[in-house]
Amino acid sequence: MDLGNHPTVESHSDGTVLTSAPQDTPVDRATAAARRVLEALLLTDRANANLERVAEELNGIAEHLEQHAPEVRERMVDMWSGEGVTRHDPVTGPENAIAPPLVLAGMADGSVRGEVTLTIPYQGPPGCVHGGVSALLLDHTLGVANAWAGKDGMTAQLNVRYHRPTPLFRPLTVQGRQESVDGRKIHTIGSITADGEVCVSVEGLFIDKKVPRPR
Ligand SMILES: CCCCCCCCCCCCCC(=O)SCCNC(=O)CCNC(=O)[C@H](O)C(C)(C)COP(=O)(O)OP(=O)(O)OC[C@H]1O[C@@H](n2cnc3c(N)ncnc32)[C@H](O)[C@@H]1OP(=O)(O)O
Repeated sequence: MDLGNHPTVESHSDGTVLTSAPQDTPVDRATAAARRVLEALLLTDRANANLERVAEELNGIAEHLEQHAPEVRERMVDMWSGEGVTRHDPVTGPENAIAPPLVLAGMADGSVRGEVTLTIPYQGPPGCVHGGVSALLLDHTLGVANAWAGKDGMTAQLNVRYHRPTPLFRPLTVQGRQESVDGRKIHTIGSITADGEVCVSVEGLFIDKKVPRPR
């Protein structure tokens, strides 16, 4: 991935926020509303919520948005404009309704960390976070940890160990840290903890390779 210029542990101070802050803009407000709809659809009373009308109204909104969509290529250039963090990714992106979104900060010790509480859309086992969602959050967090450390790449391997079920509705701490660099190979580790107990830990192998941003 081509991350361009971005903050690193060398250049920035402890606690630097590395993800895009939600803004008081129409797109962020619309995305937050869509996120709310995702959750409300899962929670609503199937029998009494007039879902026929809901489907009609949501399709109307989708049609309106599609009518105003430029060519995908053009949007891609726009979404990858600038450098460093993006606003569209599925983990931290304020403009992506499937992102929780996770906010990550870089620490002076080289790690990155954030807190997030996941709810019903991320459920796997009853009341617990889906294992694939945990892997998604950690893959991205390790990517950000590599960027913060100053050497990043693409995920070649992600070894995920699920120690105990990861609870929904409780604050989770997600962290990552680059362990070592050996030529193009980058070794990075991370974890998700709840109430101080490790639920998931990962070891990632990243290879220094850039996919250029569309321009
Ligand atoms: C501060 C914040 C800023 C902004 C932050 C935004 C962060 C965003 C974070 C987003 C995060 C999201 C992240 C994502 O979602 S990344 C998306 C998911 N990952 C991919 O799609 C990667 C797909 N695979 C590839 O593109 C290539 O296979 C890669 C790039 C991995 C290597 O292909 P390449 O042709 O370049 O490499 P090479 O063949 O010359 O090999 C080089 C060396 O590597 C060794 N090797 C290779 N593969 C493996 C393997 N699987 N296991 C073990 N070893 C492997 C190989 O043996 C050799 O070693 P040696 O023989 O030299 O000893």
